Amino acid sequence: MATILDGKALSKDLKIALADKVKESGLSPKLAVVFDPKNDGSRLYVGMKQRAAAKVGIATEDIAVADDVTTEAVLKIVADLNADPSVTGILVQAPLPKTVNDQQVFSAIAPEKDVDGLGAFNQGMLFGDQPGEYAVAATPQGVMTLLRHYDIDLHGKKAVVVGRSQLFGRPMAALLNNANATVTMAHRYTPREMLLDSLQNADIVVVGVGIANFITGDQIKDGAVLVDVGMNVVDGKTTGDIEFASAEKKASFITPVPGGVGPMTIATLLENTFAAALNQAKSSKN
Ligand SMILES: NC(=O)C1=CN([C@@H]2O[C@H](COP(=O)(O)OP(=O)(O)OC[C@H]3O[C@@H](n4cnc5c(N)ncnc54)[C@H](OP(=O)(O)O)[C@@H]3O)[C@@H](O)[C@H]2O)C=CC1
Ligand SMILES: Nc1nc(=O)c2c([nH]1)NC[C@@H]1CN(c3ccc(C(=O)N[C@@H](CCC(=O)O)C(=O)O)cc3)C=[N+]21
Repeated sequence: MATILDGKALSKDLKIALADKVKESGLSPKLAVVFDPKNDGSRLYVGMKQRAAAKVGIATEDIAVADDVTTEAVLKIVADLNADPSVTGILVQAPLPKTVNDQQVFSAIAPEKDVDGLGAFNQGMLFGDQPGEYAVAATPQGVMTLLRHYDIDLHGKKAVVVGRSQLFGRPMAALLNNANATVTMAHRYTPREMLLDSLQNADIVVVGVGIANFITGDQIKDGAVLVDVGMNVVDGKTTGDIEFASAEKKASFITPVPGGVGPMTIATLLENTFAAALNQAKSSKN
């Protein structure tokens, strides 16, 4: 039986510690969130974030965009938020309506306010494993914090990342690579037998594709560490991309869904938002 990687419990502790730090700092961080209200997942996530932010002393401003909004109009919203000194963090929730080029919008966020680290500058820092402080996307960063908390060693291990979005797969692979794992990435066009072959040999599997039961226990190595980023609703219940019942019998560690990666994403986003506010306060003093 696998040990549960309890993201819910760890995120609670992180948020309690963060609330103290925000209070001590005397700062008033504010996170602006640009989102598509027609997207169910986006609406849900915005609501969860808002409540969690309020609890740690971070203000939020949610900006809903219309479903026919243009990239230019969103770039203008971002430019105004960049110029507003009361806004210390900007999050553009993916996906925006199809009329918008998300990547162009991510890269328009001022790097010091880009709390999800999705712009070209911060992603370049991550991919280059550059020294210094910069924001990394909350989901993969949260996964790393969870693995570290359970003392899971990545050095020299074989990792497989399934999914290659800018939000999850690409930064996840970069973080694992920077931690000296050997990383294989899989996506829609990876031949099935190639994916299965990689999974059989993987010490660590991180999956986020958005397909319920995409990975099953018989496909993984005995003792593998399994991290499930997927969020699917099946018969009204939230489930991940890993078939939990069969996988937990073989894994050494496994994240549950809900209660694994999701809460870590939120706690990490709040940590990134506070770090950005702190850096802005420091640089305005100099
Ligand atoms: N828990 C959390 O905090 C978060 C959860 N999520 C969840 O994670 C999942 C992925 O999200 P996100 O990355 O934003 O989604 P995207 O739709 O942007 O990306 C999905 C990825 O899965 C790949 N994929 C799709 N089908 C297959 C397949 N059959 N075999 C292998 N790879 C496949 C796609 O490949 P290709 O690139 O070739 O199209 C793509 O890279 C969703 O369920 C989402 O709800 C997302 C963010 C945070
Ligand atoms: N720029 C950007 N950054 C993101 O990080 C981002 C995004 N866009 N777009 C949408 C996805 C989705 N996402 C989730 C975060 C937390 C939970 C979460 O906390 N889930 C809980 C509850 C789930 C439930 O019960 O419904 C859990 O897993 O326990 C879910 C989903 C972040 N995303």
